[in-house]
Order: sequence, then C-alpha cells, then structure tokens
Amino acid sequence: MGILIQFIDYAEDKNLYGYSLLCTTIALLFLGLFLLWVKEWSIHSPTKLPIVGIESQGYFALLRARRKFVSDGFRIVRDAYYKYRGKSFVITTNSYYKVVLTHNQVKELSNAPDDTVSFVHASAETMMAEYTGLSQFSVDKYIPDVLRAKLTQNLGSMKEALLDETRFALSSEIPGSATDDEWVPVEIFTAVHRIIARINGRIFIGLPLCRNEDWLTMSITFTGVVFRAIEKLAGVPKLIRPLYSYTRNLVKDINWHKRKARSLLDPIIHKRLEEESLAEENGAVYRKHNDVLQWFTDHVMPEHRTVEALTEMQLHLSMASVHTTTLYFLNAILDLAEHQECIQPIREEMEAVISANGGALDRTALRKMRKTDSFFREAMRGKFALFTFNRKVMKNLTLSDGTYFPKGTLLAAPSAMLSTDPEFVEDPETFDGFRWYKRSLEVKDSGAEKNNWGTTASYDLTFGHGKHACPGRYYATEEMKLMLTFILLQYDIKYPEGQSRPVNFDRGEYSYPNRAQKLLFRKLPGKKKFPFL
Ligand code: HEM
Repeated sequence: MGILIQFIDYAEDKNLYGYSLLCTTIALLFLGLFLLWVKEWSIHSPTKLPIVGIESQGYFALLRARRKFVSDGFRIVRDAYYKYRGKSFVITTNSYYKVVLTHNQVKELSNAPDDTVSFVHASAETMMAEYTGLSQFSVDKYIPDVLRAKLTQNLGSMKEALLDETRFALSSEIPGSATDDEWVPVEIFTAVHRIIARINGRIFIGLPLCRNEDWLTMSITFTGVVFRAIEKLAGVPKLIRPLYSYTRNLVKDINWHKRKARSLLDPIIHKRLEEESLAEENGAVYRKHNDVLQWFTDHVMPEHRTVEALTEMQLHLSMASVHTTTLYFLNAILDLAEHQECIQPIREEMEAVISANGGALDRTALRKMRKTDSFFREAMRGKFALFTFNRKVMKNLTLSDGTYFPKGTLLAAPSAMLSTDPEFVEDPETFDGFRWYKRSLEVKDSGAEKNNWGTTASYDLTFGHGKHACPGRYYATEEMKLMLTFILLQYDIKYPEGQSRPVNFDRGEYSYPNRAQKLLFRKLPGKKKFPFL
C-alpha cells in the first residue's frame, strides 16, 4: 500500500496523475476480464453431481474435454449413463455444462411451468440467440401455439395439397427409369432433403412460392448457416464472443438469408393483406389460404403483421422442420434398403389399407399402416440426437429425489441412451423393424397407441415429451408415411452392388447418416396401382 501511495505522490509530482489513473483502470479491467475468463474455463459444476468427460484438472484439460465431446460425445455419455445408472450427472459439451437427467426426472419435469424450467430459454442459450438473433419470435411462442392449434387439426383439409406436392416432389427429385428393369442411382440425401423442403413449403407458404428454386434452396440452407455460426461461437470463450462475432461478421450469412427470404415473401404477404382489407372494405368474404403463413398472419399481434416478422417465423419453421424430418427419413430409408425382408410386408399392408379405404390415401389409411409406423420408430432408436428435452432452470429447484438445480442450470435428457437401454427396450442391439407392431398386437386396445410412432414417453424422447413435445410431430410422421407410400408403391430400392447400410457418423450431440450414400431405385412393373399416385 505504501508503495502505491508513494507512486501516486510521485505521479502527482510529475503531473502524471491522470496517466496513472488510466493505467490502474486498464489493469483492473484486465484483472476483471481475467477472473471472468478463469471462472468460465475452470472446472466447476452447477450442482454437486459428478462431472464426466474431463480427465484432469485445469484449463487445458477443460479445453481438451470440450474438443473430445465433439468427436466422442455419444461414447462419453453412454459410459456415464451406465456408470451412474438411474442418477444424473454433468457433462461438459463443446460449450456448456449440462445436467443429464434420468427418465424419472424427465417425467417429473415434463409438465413443469415455464417459469421453473424453460424450453425457450434453453434454446436461446444453446442457439446463441444474442448473436444469431434467433430468439425474437420463439419467445412470443407464436410458432408452437399456431402449430398446436392449427396444423394437426388441418391435416385432413390439406390432404389434396399434400398428395399433390408429394407426387410432384417425387417425380421432380427421383429420376424415372427408362425401362422397368433398369436400376437408377439416386443421391438419397439430396433427394430426400429437397422432397421434404418442397412438401413443407406447400404446407407452410403454399403455391406458387413453394416451387420457387430460391425459396427451396434457402429453406434447406438456412439451418446449416445458423449451425455453422453457432459452432464457431461455441469454440471461443463467452467473454470474447461479442468481439469475435462482430469482427468475423458471423451473422452475415444469416442476415443475407433473412433479406433474401423477405424479398421473396414480400409480394405474397402484401398481396394477401391487400386482398383481405379490400374484401373487408367491400363487405365481401375473404377466402383465406389454408397454409401456415395464413395462420401466422391471423394469430400474431397487429405489430407483427409485417413482412419482417412473418418471414422470420417462416425461417424458424424451416429450421425446426426440414433438417429434422430429412435426417429421420434418411435413417429410415437406409435401414429399409438394408432390411429387404421388411419391404414386401410393408408394401402389402399399404396396399391393403388403401384398398379397404376405397383407394384413397388419407389420414385414416395412414393411421392404419402400423408396420410402417413401427419401422420408422425402430429406425430412429439411438440415432438422431444424443439429447432432447433441453431445458433451462429459471429458479432454484429441488426435485422429489432431492437433486438440487440452481437457477441457470441447463438440463437435457439422454434420449439416444434411453431408447437403447434394455430396461426400456428388450434386446436393444437388434434392429427389429416390426418390434412396435408386434408389441401393439400383444397389448389390448387401450395400450396399443403407446406403441404408436409420435407417442412420447419419458424414455422415448425423439420428439421430446410433455408440454413442449414437438408440435409438428403428427404432421412429420404423416408426411414421412406419405412419402414412403409413394416410394414403395412405385419403386424397389436397394444398395449398389457390394454396399450396405453405412454406420452413422456422430458429431457432438448429433448423429448423421452418410450424406454421400446412393441408393438404387427401380420402377415397379405394370400400371399404377392407385389413381392418387
Ligand atoms: C422427424 C422430425 C422431427 C423431429 C425428430 C422433431 C423433434 C423435436 C424435439 C425433440 C423437440 C423438443 C421437444 C422437447 O424438448 O420436449 C421439438 C420441438 C419443436 N418442433 Fe419438432 N421435430 C420434428 C419435426 C418438426 C416439424 C415438421 C415441425 C413443424 C411443422 C416442428 C416444429 C417444432 C417446434 C415449433 C418445436 C418447439 C416446441 C415448443 O416451443 O414448445 N418439428 N421437435
């Protein structure tokens, strides 16, 4: 202290007082930043639970653990899941600590109020919303509210649009064979991605924009652009993220997509709004469009009836739906091409239920395709995502088993582990396409729907569970069944000679099928089996 006073006296003498004050301020600032840095990059847990994935103490060990999670996250979580069986633990992912919940804890939290555990705040944090600008409309809950209130209920009235677009999408993306005997190679990832983006576009924004190539490309690429920005941000400490994001202009591509999407939607939204107000002025009835854009327009507060807000919601919707459904369908079709023995029983069931339904492919027929249902559900066990049911604790919380979570803790359920745990699934290592179908035959009427694809449980979390369970899941499952029906009633599929189901590639929290894989398609001989094809 004496030295400091002497230094200040000296500085005053030498008229250096202002200069030394500046130096001290800068030094304190750096000290503060350093302490914040140490806090973020030190090994600590939000709770007293064991931390997994870190091999030793110290800053560099934590850095290594975060990198390791990206390459080996599935294995690390699997080892810990069985080591601490029935108990929760903490994992350091590439950027956060997350508490990994048990299925009983998922059950307890599944309908907890949003001011206790929040889905939206967890998404905003993990999607780095403050940099990527992705929180604005999810916080308003417009998207899930509209989907819950309108989408599933309107699937019946959208039947013709769904059939029309599926037919158009398949004929556009799957090349026809010249002769019935010819096998044609199809880049299956690209084809499925585009088919799903096309069908979603028809339901989300309608004709003609859904067939616009720019819109199609954007609804496919937006997710990748956002996730690339998130991955880059996750690799740098929180402290320098604002500077990093600004200097690297990470949101440049996101903003470009938003501008482009706005320019495409602008004339459509304006036309619709003008026609509606003209009809109102003339006392005429405005015939509303039957698509998600119309439902959003009707639902939002007046200040959000703008091109900017409605476009942003459409981009969010693409992000929630296009990649997820593509990865799901891709896993299933790769499994189906491998399990040739399942193709004919599924095809026969499709033909039988459609014939019994008077030749119509509608929701009633789709619901009765229980072998298809079972196959899809089996295809996703242990794949897709390491975690779902992501939540953020909004106030200090103690669960009934005594586990304590301080405010701010991020929670997640190990969905890939639960769906491959022998406690919940008999003989989990075996792929059995008709597992859930056989189970549904064993249980009597009321229990049968538990085996339905799309029904969630605390140990079956592909679509999450509880009050935030995916509101698009009934649409997604019907869309995928529809696609598969169109494929199997018109084509045979198989792997190119000498190839078989490629193993998925795990990266961080996600599991990806091989995107370069080709499948061979061959037109079935004879005339079309049903008029809707
Ligand atoms: C196979 C495809 C899909 C999968 C695997 C999937 C999976 C999920 C999961 C795991 C969640 C979180 C649930 C939770 O934490 O409890 C979720 C939420 C959500 N999904 Fe999906 N989803 C799919 C398709 C779709 C589609 C097609 C749409 C839109 C039409 C959609 C819209 C949403 C929305 C808006 C949420 C947020 C729900 C909320 O805020 O409460 N998803 N989805």
